[in-house]
Amino acid sequence: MQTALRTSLPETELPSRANFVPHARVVHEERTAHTGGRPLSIRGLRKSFGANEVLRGIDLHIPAGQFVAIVGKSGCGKSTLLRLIAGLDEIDAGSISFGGDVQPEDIRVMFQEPRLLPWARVLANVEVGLGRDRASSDAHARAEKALSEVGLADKRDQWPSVLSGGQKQRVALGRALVSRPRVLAFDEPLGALDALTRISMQRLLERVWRDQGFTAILVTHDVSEAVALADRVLVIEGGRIAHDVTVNAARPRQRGSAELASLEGSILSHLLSADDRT
Ligand SMILES: Nc1ncnc2c1ncn2[C@@H]1O[C@H](COP(=O)(O)OP(=O)(O)OP(=O)(O)O)[C@@H](O)[C@H]1O
Repeated sequence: MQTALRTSLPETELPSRANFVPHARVVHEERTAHTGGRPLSIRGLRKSFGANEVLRGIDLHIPAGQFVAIVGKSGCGKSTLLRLIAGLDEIDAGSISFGGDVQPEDIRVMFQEPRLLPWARVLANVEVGLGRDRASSDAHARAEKALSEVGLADKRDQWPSVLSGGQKQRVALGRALVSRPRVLAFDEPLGALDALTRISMQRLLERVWRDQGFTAILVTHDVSEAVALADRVLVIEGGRIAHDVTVNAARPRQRGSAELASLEGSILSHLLSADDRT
């Protein structure tokens, strides 16, 4: 059921987790002040698909506003974890709790494909991210602001078909940002972009995250991207968090610095040694 809903709904129009996954064990803690990101606590999270036990007990606390990257070999369960956090799939056991009520606009997901509506102009595509607030009198102004934040104010009246791949992803980012989410989950958002566009998008992601303070969770295959962007890199192996690596490098990050290269090397060696064991 979730798969069908995922493809039929624009990803930014996510219903609240509690409504979307009726049986998910979501803990609603006391509502906190509406500032910046939300903290996230995961306890004993398990998820299987038939006999395939993908997540076997994830325990994790992410403080509000932290930027976390999730890496691991293909099929280890990175996207599954992200989908559970976003309420797009049902938990088998354990709990995921946010620091307050989870409103539909609080959690957004950005995927590798921009998933723009081809029949709607750029500004209208961004307005989709406002969900039920699309009808509000300031919807245009909010969408225009989000478009400016991603550097595409001049494309507001264009059709998606005339945009480059990088520009489409910027529109998708604007659509994700327009509701001022507290948690923004990225599933390989830059995976289809060329190397230069990818670096410029990484800088944009870092800038909007620093400006807005949301909690960021990035699934990526690219370990250099993980250490360039994240405060913390989690390595998933055997259905659990096998390594939890803090990245203390100053921001904005100097890509290619010895510090990041050394961290990248050590995370890659974890991943490769995991590969040797399988
Ligand atoms: N809806 C589903 N039904 C059945 N199996 C699934 C489903 N979604 C994921 N899986 C399986 O769960 C495992 C983890 O998949 P997931 O997509 O989370 O891995 P991943 O680490 O994100 O992989 P990749 O890096 O290749 O994108 C895989 O074995 C996959 O086949």
